Amino acid sequence: MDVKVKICGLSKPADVEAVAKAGAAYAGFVFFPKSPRNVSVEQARDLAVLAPVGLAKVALVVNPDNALLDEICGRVAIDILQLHGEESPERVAEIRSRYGLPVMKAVGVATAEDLGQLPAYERVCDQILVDAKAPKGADLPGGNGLAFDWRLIAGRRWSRPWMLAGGLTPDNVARAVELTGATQVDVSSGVESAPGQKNAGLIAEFVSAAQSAGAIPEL
Ligand SMILES: O=C(O)c1ccccc1N[C@@H]1O[C@H](COP(=O)(O)O)[C@@H](O)[C@H]1O
Repeated sequence: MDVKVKICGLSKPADVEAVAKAGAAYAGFVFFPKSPRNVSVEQARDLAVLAPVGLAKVALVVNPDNALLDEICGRVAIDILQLHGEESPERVAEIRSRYGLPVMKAVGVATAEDLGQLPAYERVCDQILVDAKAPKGADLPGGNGLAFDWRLIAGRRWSRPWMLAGGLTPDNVARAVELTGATQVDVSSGVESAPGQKNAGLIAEFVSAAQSAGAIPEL
């Protein structure tokens, strides 16, 4: 199956190199000071130029104001904005129109009720990112290595491209793809040796496992 992979939370040149070498489609940079993966605008600018053609650079922001977005979009060669906070559909539409970049909106899921918010976001964004809902009081709205019950979205019809996230690892990504039908997956903590420390071996294993999902084993 042709599964596109996003590796999120890159902070070093070696991370970009590992992601490109593994054949991922997206490289994510986190602009959120509480995250162990947080990067400055300067760091992201220097990392983004290392990405080869074909590797899309994603800026992950959480309830961003225009000043932060102006700085990121003005100084970093970003291809996609990932909104990972409580941005309303109106704010998503405003950001999309103001910056002229594709917007991926993250929606946290824990129960079937959480799926009710999807249509409003599908109307205004370019892609939906379906992530596990962060526990109440968590420091991070994502990047917690938590999965949700994938059966909640199995067989769902989507009106936008979408990506599956939340607690994915090299060991469970193939099963997640097979169960949900996802053609795009996103991972952060599942390819780290410690919080914020990406591991090139795990990145390669993850991409290979995601891309082999659904493949019929050779006899
Ligand atoms: O990775 C982070 O530090 C992060 C911080 C704030 C919001 C989102 C964050 N990461 C995103 O969360 C999901 C799932 O991550 P994980 O694989 O469960 O660790 C993914 O979309 C990351 O882009």
